[in-house]
Amino acid sequence: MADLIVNGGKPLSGTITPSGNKNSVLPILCATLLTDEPVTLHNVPNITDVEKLLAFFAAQGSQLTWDRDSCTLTVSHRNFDTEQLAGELPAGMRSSVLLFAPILQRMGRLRLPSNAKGCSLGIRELDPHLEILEKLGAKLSQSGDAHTLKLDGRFRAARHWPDYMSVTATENFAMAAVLAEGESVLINAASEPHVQDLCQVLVSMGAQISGLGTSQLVITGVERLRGGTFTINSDHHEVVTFLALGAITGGEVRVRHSVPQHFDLIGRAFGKLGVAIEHEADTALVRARQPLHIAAPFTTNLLPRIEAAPWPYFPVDLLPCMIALAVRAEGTMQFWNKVYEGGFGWMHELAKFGAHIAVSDPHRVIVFGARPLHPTIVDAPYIIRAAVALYMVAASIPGSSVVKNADTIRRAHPNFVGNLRSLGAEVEWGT
Ligand SMILES: CC(=O)N[C@H]1[C@@H](OP(=O)(O)OP(=O)(O)OC[C@H]2O[C@@H](n3ccc(=O)[nH]c3=O)[C@H](O)[C@@H]2O)O[C@H](CO)[C@@H](O)[C@@H]1O
Ligand SMILES: C=C(OP(=O)(O)O)C(=O)O
Repeated sequence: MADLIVNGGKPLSGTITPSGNKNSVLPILCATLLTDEPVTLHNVPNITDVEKLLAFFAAQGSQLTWDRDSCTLTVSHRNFDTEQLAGELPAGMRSSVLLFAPILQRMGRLRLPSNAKGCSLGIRELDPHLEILEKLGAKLSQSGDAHTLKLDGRFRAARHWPDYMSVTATENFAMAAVLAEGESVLINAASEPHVQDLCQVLVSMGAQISGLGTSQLVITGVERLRGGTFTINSDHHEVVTFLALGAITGGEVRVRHSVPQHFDLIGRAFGKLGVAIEHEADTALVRARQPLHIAAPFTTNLLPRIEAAPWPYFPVDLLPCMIALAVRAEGTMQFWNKVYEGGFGWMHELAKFGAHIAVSDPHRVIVFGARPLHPTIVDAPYIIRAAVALYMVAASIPGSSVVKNADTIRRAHPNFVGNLRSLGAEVEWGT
């Protein structure tokens, strides 16, 4: 495990080019299993989740060429061993569940992995995935502790309306339905930018999908998909992370290749903390020295609030960055994580800096901002942006702090420390 050694208190200023979105590249890589033709991907981030997935492909016999400098990857699964899996699916990353539909398409069977959990944000249930795959024709069986999914021939089209909008379950539905016999409909579909990215790539591979970006997907199965060349879109999580770092340290930060259309609500959330985000074409920017201040709502007896839920709500993965800003802002703010029951288990780490946060229940906390803070040593949970948020607070306090076990950041943000240093940060990896 690696720690971030921080000398904080300096404004971070400069320009960042964000990497490709982890939550786009991983499902798209899984979708490459749906064709025997080669697929070339540009803007592939050099992150540990991608490394794990590629190691799995290589062990199965797939051919890979990854030029990390140019961020270009070519993959061909023509020699993928369809008889047996060489090992377990990659562990410690949620995207392993995204192999379920493509592996069933290729191999007709899959033993369920014991660890497809990802971050420790919550329980990360498998039920919505199993419901979808069974609805589309797979059969689940149990022998001792082992659970196996089997698919006889092709998936078969179905209409499905799950309990909630799940990102990866929607992606599994899409990857199963694109090659299924007939027309499938998913109501209550997730529509995050990365779900749209996957669907757009599937369409470019020859899939027939309508309703992209909405809560209802209609998919007409086709006989086969083709390969092609695609570019992974920029990571909006990384765009927001670096804007928030500028805001918390009082520096001016510009982030290229942002999508302004993603920012209406995210920009309003920054605005509630006194931070104006501007857009110059596809560059998002935060100006220097904006006083962090939480605006009181017009309605009395209400706390100012940022609430996170499935898109187009505020993204749950970005809530920690807003919490870090609130810790440094004048005023009081409530945060409401409508998705995960484990998203706030690290509040006691913020308290080590001197922050005052009341945990109301597993889904809600109240931050009492602008308390006097001091540098310290904190322990990051296995939650990517919680580690980032702990770094944000450390970077805003003059003096030496350590964020222990912060290498979970490498799951999504390549060159995190290099980017910070280019903004003038004094920070390094240590052990
Ligand atoms: C690889 C990947 O893409 N991971 C993302 C994906 O994970 P993932 O697809 O696992 O997340 P889901 O959308 O399934 O939601 C996670 C959990 O939240 C709970 N839940 C969710 C929605 C809801 O309306 N009600 C509810 O209770 C469920 O327990 C569910 O298991 O989406 C999450 C939510 O945006 C993100 O944090 C993860 O970064
Ligand atoms: C929660 C995340 O990832 P995963 O779903 O893989 O745990 C994340 O990217 O913040």
